[in-house]
Amino acid sequence: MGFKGKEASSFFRDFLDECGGSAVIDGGFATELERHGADLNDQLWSAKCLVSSSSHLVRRVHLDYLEAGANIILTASYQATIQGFEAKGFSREEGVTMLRRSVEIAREAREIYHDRCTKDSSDFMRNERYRKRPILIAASVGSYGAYLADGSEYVGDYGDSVTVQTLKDFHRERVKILVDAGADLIAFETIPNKLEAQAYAELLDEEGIETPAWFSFSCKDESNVVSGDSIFECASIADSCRQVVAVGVNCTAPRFIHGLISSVKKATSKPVLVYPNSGETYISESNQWVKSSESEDDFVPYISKWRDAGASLFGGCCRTTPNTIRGIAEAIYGKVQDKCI
Ligand code: MET
Ligand SMILES: [Zn+2]
Repeated sequence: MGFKGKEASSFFRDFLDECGGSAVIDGGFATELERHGADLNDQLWSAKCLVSSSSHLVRRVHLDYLEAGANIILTASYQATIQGFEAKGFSREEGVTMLRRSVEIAREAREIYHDRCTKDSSDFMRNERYRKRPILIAASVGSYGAYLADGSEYVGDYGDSVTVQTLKDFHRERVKILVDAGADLIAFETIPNKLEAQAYAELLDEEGIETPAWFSFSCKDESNVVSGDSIFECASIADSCRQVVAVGVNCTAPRFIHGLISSVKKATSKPVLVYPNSGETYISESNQWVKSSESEDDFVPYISKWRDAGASLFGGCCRTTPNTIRGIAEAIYGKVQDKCI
């Protein structure tokens, strides 16, 4: 499925229709990489695995989420930036190659998955609706705060010296590379403040980017993103951007999601997406996630309530796994077979 020649919004509406109205996003990428043995204690975090010797792990994680029932898989580029790669001693060209590879590896995984499904359909994939579901590759773009690798994507305060222009200049090239590499969508995710949403909207316009995008914010309660800016104002910026086809929240505690869906819906009639984290809190000093008394272990039982509240795309973020995504897919598609092979 391609968006070329179609308006971004009608492309996405068709996709959601094909999914039956609701779609499944994948789950925690870094979490699953670590489960496969990757050591991500690094400034580049999950983007560290884009070096060629680890690309098999990235492909493996994409396949895990496809097998769990995802309609949309996010690339390993969340914390991948030319600036970040250069700071680690890679050349500019190597940085560009790794960004491109993030999209290519996801596309390879989709092909492998489709191939398996076709070959093994008669025995293993009896649920037609699930087997024939559309699958999109969303290029992940993490915030400037993610590049800083100091936890500021959960605080959202970049200081007075960082302006909309700083942020546009920071993101410009990587967004163009990801688009050129053939992503179906751009997932601007874990956006911590209004400033960065504004920068993304202007960037898409200035560069004449036609690839559909979503804006997803990380929030600290039912009505504010982590910086304290209101989700209503943030979602309003997304609403007025032509290329934005869905708006929502990610890497946010499950207990805030219901209220946030209502707040986002007040600002936009675009499809609403939610992919919460496990409800644990990230401690940047120790680089660890800790359970709080309010942590929720499993938000899958809420999916139908969130759907009733008006959301139409559901997945998981940090500390969620293919099990969560399988649960979501079953809530949406009915029983899913374990694997294609
Ligand atoms: C800190 S939010 C991270 C989002 C990214 N897509 C990931 O799952 O790794
Ligand atoms: Zn996350």
